[in-house]
Amino acid sequence: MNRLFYRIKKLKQKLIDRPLPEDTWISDRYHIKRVIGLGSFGITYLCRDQETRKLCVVKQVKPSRRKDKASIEMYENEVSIMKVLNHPAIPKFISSFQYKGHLFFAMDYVNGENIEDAIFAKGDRYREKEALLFMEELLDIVEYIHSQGIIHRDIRLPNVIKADGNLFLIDFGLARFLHDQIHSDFENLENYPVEKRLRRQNNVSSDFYALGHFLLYLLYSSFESDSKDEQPWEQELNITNLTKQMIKRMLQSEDAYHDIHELRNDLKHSLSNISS
Ligand SMILES: Nc1ncnc2c1ncn2[C@@H]1O[C@H](COP(=O)(O)OP(=O)(O)OP(=O)(O)O)[C@@H](O)[C@H]1O
Repeated sequence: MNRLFYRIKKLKQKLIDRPLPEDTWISDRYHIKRVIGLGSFGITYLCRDQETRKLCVVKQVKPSRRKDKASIEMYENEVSIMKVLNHPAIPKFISSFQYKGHLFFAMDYVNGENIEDAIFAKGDRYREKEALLFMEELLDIVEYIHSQGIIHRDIRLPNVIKADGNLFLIDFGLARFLHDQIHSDFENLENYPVEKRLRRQNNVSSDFYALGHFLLYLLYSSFESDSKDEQPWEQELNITNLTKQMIKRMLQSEDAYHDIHELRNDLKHSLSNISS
């Protein structure tokens, strides 16, 4: 009986959470072209903004969650962070609004390819120097975010988009203001696995930790081996000791970075070591 009840509940939720169809209007301004994301909290649409005639992205809190306190807080948090950010490599906030009792916000559309697709679907490869140059560009964006007192907490391959040769950072759904003690106290990290805990700490080191993993993914994109035995990354990857040392500090297995300038200096040092 319980199982049946649960199934019906899930089915009802699926029906409630059906995205708005293509070609409909949101709030007389945004014309839906298609759905581009269906996450656990929200629905993401690619739309045409009638005011500017440009493409934009509109995110909606899932209808089944629109009255849920935690989801509303997440929405408000993402909106307040997007409003603060003003950088050419971050989609610009356009508006936030309620329409027919639903919560939405709109931002610029980045027309490009995310790095996950670029590596796994298209087959892009990054050798050490290219990977480090990539990190330098990404670090510029992260430095700007940190300078605004914000940490992203979800820097991953799908959240970085390459468009016209430039990098963009998206998805501030898990971002936090560094001084936001209320959400930090509310969020209990104790039961998370270590990796997730390190990614979600409310300090800049959590973004460096995520960047460390990001860099490893880039480096592994050009990894080739005939060996069946898996080795730790330090042994598998054919990279310089300076880069290895830097990654260890990013991953907090050695003396964690607490300051972006220190990390930037090490990155520069690694790069000049390869170039020469
Ligand atoms: N400004 C943007 N420009 C281009 N694509 C975007 C933009 N914002 C989000 N997207 C794309 O929309 C999809 C969903 O976006 P996003 O990750 O922000 O939503 P989400 O609800 O947090 O989803 P998930 O749970 O998958 O992370 C992703 O494919 C993402 O690449």
